[in-house]
Amino acid sequence: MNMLVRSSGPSLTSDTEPSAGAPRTRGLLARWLGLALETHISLPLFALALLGAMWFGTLHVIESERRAAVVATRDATQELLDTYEAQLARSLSAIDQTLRVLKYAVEQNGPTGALPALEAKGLLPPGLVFQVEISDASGHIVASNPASKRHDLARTAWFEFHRQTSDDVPFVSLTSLSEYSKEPTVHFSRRINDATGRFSGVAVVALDPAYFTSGYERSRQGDRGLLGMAGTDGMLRALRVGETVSWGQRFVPGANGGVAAGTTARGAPVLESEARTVASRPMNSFPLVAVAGLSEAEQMADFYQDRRAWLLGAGAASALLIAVVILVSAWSWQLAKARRRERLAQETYAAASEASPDAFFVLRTVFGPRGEVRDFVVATTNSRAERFTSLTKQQMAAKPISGLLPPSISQSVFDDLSAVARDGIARETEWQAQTLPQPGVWLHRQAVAVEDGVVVIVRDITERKMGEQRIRHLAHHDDLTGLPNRSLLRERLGQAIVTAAEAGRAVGLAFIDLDGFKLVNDTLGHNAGDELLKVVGARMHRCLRSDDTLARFGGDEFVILLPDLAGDPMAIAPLLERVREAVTEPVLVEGQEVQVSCSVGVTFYPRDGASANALMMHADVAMYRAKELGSNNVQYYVSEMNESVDEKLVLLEGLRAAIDTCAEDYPGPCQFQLLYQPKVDLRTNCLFGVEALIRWHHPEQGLVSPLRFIGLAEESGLIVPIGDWVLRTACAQAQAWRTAGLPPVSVSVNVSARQFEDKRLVERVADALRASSLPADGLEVEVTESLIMRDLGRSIDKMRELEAMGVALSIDDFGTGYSSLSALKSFPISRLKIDKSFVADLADSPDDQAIAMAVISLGHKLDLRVIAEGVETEQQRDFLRANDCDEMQGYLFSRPLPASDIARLLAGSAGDAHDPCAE
Ligand SMILES: Nc1nc2c(ncn2[C@@H]2O[C@H](COP(=O)(O)O[C@H]3[C@@H](O)[C@H](n4cnc5c(=O)[nH]c(N)nc54)O[C@@H]3COP(=O)(O)O)[C@@H](O)[C@H]2O)c(=O)[nH]1
Repeated sequence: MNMLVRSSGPSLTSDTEPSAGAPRTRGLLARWLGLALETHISLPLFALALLGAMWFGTLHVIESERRAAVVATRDATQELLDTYEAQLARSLSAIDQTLRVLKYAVEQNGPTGALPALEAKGLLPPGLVFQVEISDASGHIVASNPASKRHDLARTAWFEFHRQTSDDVPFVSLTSLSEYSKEPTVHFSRRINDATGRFSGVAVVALDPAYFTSGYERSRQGDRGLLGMAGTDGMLRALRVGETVSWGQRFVPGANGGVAAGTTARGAPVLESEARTVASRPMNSFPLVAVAGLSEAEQMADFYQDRRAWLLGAGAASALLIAVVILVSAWSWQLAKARRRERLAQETYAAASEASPDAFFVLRTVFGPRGEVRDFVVATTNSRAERFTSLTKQQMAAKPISGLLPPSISQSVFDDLSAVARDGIARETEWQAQTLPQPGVWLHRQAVAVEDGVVVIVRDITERKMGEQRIRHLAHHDDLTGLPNRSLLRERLGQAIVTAAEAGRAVGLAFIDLDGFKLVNDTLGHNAGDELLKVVGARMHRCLRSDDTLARFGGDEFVILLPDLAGDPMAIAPLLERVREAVTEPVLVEGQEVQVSCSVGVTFYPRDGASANALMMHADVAMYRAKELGSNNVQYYVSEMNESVDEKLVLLEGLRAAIDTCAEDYPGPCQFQLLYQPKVDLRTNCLFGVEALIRWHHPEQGLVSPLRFIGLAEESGLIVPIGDWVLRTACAQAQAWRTAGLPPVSVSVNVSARQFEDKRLVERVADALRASSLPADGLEVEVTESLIMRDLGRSIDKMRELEAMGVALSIDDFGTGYSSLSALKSFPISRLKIDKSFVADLADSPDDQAIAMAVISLGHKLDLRVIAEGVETEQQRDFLRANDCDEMQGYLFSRPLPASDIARLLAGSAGDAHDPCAE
């Protein structure tokens, strides 16, 4: 409901919206823009940008810090190198000084006196740190301090170097394990010349390489920094990493051969395992390079920590942002979905309402100061509403309905809508328009409460109303004559009784049955019968006042209702007499003048009955009495007539109960029984068939003749279930005899008019045969001539269907009807039955003899078998036999017998080779 109110506004005014072309592109752009502005789309995009910026900033900061850390590390390395270089320079200077002093001492004091001379002057370096050695020109160590275990330097690289090189340049050996002390040692040496400048030996200072890295400061260089002293040959003489001192690795300095800050030494495992910033610098006094390095991991630890913090911070912020964006976007998406659904619903509603044949008015309630409904204002409408009101949507928009509605309905509509707005309960109303959209148009209004108003749907229901009127007319009127039918008469009779009861007046009811109508119908056909009914109906109608009702109940039954009779009700007698006379006047139908009369039964309210039912039943009784009295007269009901009605009612109830007793699951005995009357061949005396005849064992009245109840069953329609039972029982019995090994005889079953007209007759016959397994040619259906003539075409069709199944057909009571020879020729029958009324006086009545002979001859001409019924005497039989009648049935041979007696009869006659013949 809310949707209706909210949705209709923009949609229902679609005709004011821009149309095709450029505006459509603009609309599309706007739609895309709108979509982009949707939070669930814009927010993630914004968040993405934010994340990008944040990460860009973070990475930028990290990079800056990294660079700063690298620079700081490099600077620290340079500083370290500066310090180390100074230390190393001092150490090397001390060593070189010692070498020079040694050399000088040798030159002054000779090789052997040099050391004592130095010792004497206090210039001999402490033996704990420096091992000094002096060799002669052949490499023999001539002096050493402390005393050297070695005696010869001839094969050492430095001896060889100095022997070969006349220049006074120092030499630094590779670090090696001392042959004698097994301690790592690095040798510094200088050439000693004699006075003539010839090579006279070598002065050597040997010392532990750790000496050169003792300046390693853990607090400054960490655990993985390095200090090293490498030769210009690229071999490290001493290397300290943390607490570990080593030597002999190859060191490749930076590309420019100087300070190689930032380069990483990868010469040996100890160097390779760590990324370091390394710097080196050549020493002046010796062909050595001072190397200092700092571990990047240690030096940039702070940076790494900061970087982790930055990354963690940015990651956490990103995760938080993403989570928030996801939540908000999901929520926004849901909202957008809901909005989209709503919009779709709105569009659908708008499209539907535009396409609808109904007029839609969405009204907003206008409240007064005390909250009372004061008016309704049009919020929106559809195109149909424009046609209904002859106003455009714009003209109606925002207008109060009080100004739009015709004054004739303004108040009632307002009251109706107010009630809906107040109670929230939808209301529907139908009314006939006096002005808009057209006078006389039937309209249906449905008002439904919505959030802030009422939606009114107005539909043109004129066609439906007309249809209803037509249906009502058809339901209450007779098709043929257009007169009121039974149901309308009952209605009017009920009303007349109520009115009469209030006014203390009487009501007259006359049942009219045409005499001789059946004859006209049967002989001249249905069309003639219909024409007659119309003419007679019109004539009777002309005799009545406008307040009176003439109804047709079907067939040839008419009823006159005379309401509001004042004074002596018998005063209607002349009117009825006029009616009777009008009926008896000749009528020209199908070119023939025919004449019918009528039997009239009359009752009065309140004298003869207080209810419509009682009055109708009593009028019917009186009408039957008129018939019994020879037709063409008027009978007024008297209570004595009712006895036969009561009897009929009792019998009808009994019949209904009897049908129930024959249901398969009924525990007690079936009140109906079938007797079977044998049919014999007049020439051979063979029993070839039986006719099934029903009997009713009434629980109180004993055996009731079919003559008493078949007519009633026919009238009430009960003949259909009864006939069905007869069919099934007869078929089952015929098959039971066959199954018992008795000679096969066909069973014939009487089918009455109502049964024959039953749409399911053929189906019922087929069911009975199927259920019993009796072959179709074991069954014969007997129908009367008059029954076939009721609707010849349809009867023949049905007979053909039965014949096609293999079921035989015979015409019962032949001679009493009016079938023409040409009609008879078209019947798919196999047997004619001469009615017993012609057989009864066969011996004495030449007329009956003539009729019997004519029927026999006619039957034979049509190639039919002829059977005579009601044969009681031998004379009758002899006459029939003499006149070539084929078959007979009657008391002479046998009365109708129970099935067991027929079985005995069949068994007896079958004594010889199953021959069911008897004489
Ligand atoms: N639709 C159905 N009609 C049925 C059924 N069973 C019977 N009927 C019809 O009821 C009418 C009376 O029948 P019923 O009292 O059984 O009388 C039949 C015979 O008993 C009687 N009859 C036979 N032979 C003689 C005779 O020698 N003399 C004599 N006076 N009467 C005799 O004739 C009746 C058979 O008539 P018909 O059917 O015309 O062959 C009667 O009209 C039955 O048709 C039923 O199941 N369904």
